[in-house]
Amino acid sequence: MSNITVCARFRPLSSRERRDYGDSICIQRIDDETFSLKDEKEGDFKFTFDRVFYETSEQVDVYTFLARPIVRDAMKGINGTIITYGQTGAGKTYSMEGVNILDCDEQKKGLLSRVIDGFFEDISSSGESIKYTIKLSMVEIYMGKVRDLFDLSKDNIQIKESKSEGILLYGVTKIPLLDPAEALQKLSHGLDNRAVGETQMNMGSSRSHSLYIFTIQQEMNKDIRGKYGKLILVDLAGSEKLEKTGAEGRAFEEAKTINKSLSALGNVVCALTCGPTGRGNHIPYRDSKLTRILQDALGGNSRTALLCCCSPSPSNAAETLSTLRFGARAKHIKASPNIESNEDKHAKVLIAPSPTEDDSRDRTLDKVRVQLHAEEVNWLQELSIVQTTLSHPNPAEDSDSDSEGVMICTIVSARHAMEELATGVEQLKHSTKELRRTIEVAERLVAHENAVNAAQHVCFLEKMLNRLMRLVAWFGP
Ligand SMILES: Nc1ncnc2c1ncn2[C@@H]1O[C@H](COP(=O)(O)OP(=O)(O)OP(=O)(O)O)[C@@H](O)[C@H]1O
Repeated sequence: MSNITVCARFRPLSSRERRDYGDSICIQRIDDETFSLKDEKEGDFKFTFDRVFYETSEQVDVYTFLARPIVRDAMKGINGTIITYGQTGAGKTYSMEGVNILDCDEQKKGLLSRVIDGFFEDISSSGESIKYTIKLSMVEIYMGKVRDLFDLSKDNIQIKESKSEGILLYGVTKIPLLDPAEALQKLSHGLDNRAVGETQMNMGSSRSHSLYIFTIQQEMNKDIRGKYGKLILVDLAGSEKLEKTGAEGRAFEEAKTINKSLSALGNVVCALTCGPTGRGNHIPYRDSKLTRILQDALGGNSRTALLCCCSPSPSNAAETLSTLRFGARAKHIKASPNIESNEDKHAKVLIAPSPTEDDSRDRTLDKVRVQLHAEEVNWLQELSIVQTTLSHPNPAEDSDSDSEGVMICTIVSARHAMEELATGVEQLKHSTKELRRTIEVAERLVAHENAVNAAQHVCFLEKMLNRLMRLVAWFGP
């Protein structure tokens, strides 16, 4: 069990900070891991993190240290999460996206572009025996709702928990990525749909938490099981002191919602690191959409890295101190990424669910995974989640937002899935007929010569037929 990786990053002073405070800064470098911070009111503090990126550090340094190992692991089927955290205007989006996702010189490219490059680098060096499929979903949590940035009609996506996939966003759009250039176009399209506003600290401030979810599906040759990895990049909205920024109206409501979800995140980190260990310790993941989505990243099967973005200006020393304290506390969180779980089933959820119908469904899925292609397994998993939704349409975590919209969205998605189910069952029936015909041919062979070979053939085909019939029966009429 390892701790999550926590780094601090200080951006250069902004022109406004220079104008008001000259060149003075509130931090003093000690080495690559340690620095001291001076706050006029609270005094001097020394912080040590896995790595500190000072004002002159480059984007590539952040990627290489913080993200590259996680990208590599995601390609091997180990889940990963990279989070940027900090006050508004502290450099979270700069670290994540760079200056401009499509038109950015090499030096300024942010984590997102570099992560995509990393995926495709690993694919090209992996040889032909493994086939990878990478898909991207983009959502934002805005005013307490999860919106699909690739399909704005999905403006209140539900969060579900499946034993096989862990925490998932039900019905979210997943776009396949075929090459880096195309992937950046897709990203740029999603980014254009985000909620952006203006704060006193930042002209183009993110007013929502943005999540970039990459799923990496491996298909190996017939004898080896493929793996499934998930890498989530999270660009959190910035916290701000309402009295300091003087936000009003909508901006005030947005800031309040952002601060509330960040407090919920703080509470989860606190419960994970301060409370008693063991089952008795309640972790309040369900207090916000943000913490619910990050449940796997914070308390489960994921390699997680946190980049604490800070201003070095004395005018923001209090906010910087608060960001660094959050990072220091998060450093104590233990993570236990597990590759095995992503071979047999998708992400593992550490909170042990009570034995339910999910268990038998997962066992069935495990069995069929050995025989079917990855696409088909994904399709079956989607169906199993639909089944859960239909049997338990209103789980506790979503009860705070059980508006009509959610119900309508669920019904429409369920109908769509039922249509897919019907098509799937038809396909299975068709395959069953084909197999029957082949068995008849094989039986005729048995009647003639070559009896031993043909009998084996029949035996194998009969097994396949039984399996298909069980699947048909399992999915209903
Ligand atoms: N390391 C850096 N080097 C150069 N400029 C930076 C750096 N970090 C941030 N900046 C600049 O500082 C400004 C604010 O940064 P950014 O938008 O990334 O803040 P943020 O933390 O995402 O804020 P918000 O939470 O309000 O969205 C931008 O103009 C950005 O280009």
